[in-house]
Amino acid sequence: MIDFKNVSLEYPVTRTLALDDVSLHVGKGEFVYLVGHSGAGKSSFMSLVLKRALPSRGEVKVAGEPLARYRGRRTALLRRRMGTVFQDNLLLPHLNAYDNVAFALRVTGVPGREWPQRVAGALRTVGLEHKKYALPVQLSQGEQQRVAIARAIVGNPPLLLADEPTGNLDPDNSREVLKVLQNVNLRGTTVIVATHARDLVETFRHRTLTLRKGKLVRDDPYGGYAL
Ligand SMILES: Nc1ncnc2c1ncn2[C@@H]1O[C@H](COP(=O)(O)OP(=O)(O)OP(=O)(O)O)[C@@H](O)[C@H]1O
Repeated sequence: MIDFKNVSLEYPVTRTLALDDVSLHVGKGEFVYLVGHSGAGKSSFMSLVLKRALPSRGEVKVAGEPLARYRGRRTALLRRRMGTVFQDNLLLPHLNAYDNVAFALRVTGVPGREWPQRVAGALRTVGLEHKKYALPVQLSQGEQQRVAIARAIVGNPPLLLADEPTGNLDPDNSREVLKVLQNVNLRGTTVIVATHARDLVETFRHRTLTLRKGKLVRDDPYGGYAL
């Protein structure tokens, strides 16, 4: 699903080497954590996969195709095919849970007649079908994050990128969100989670990639948090 071959990313203005000669492969259907201290390069990794940043050296492939070959409209389509969840989930405050999720279908041109079934399915996956009429302000932080996950998966993306998805959550909500991400993975979506949450990485074990100052220093198939 994702291949990095000798990838480096240097931000031009500050000349910061955010990723330094990283090579890795993430297969279809994997669940992978990306850990590392602040500034280690986790978000830069996500930016490269989304083609929001271009490698200074090396090659990034997604689904077997070099991202360098994607141009213009195809890049936009590629991004739409990936689900993303971030620390600040940015739900639209005036829309209820159902409409926030449906919004993702609207912007990708899915016909309206398909929305009810697909939105219901996504809300069911995150355990929030009963809250579909609730506005974000009427939901807990954890529930809001689960709606954001529903919005990210309603288009059935083959890949879900989650950057600090539990960053704003207490331990109970964090575990709920992690379980939801695992369920999404069990349905076939490849999931990458960048996180500082040591307890989650150690409780829910999955392959763990560790970055240190832009270098991939550890690739542990059995997981564990060792910075
Ligand atoms: N747009 C940018 N321009 C210049 N430098 C940047 C930019 N974005 C990130 N950096 C730098 O690149 C390095 C890697 O940053 P990155 O955000 O990828 O780390 P991170 O592991 O996600 O950190 P955190 O856990 O704090 O989110 C850091 O030194 C950071 O200051």
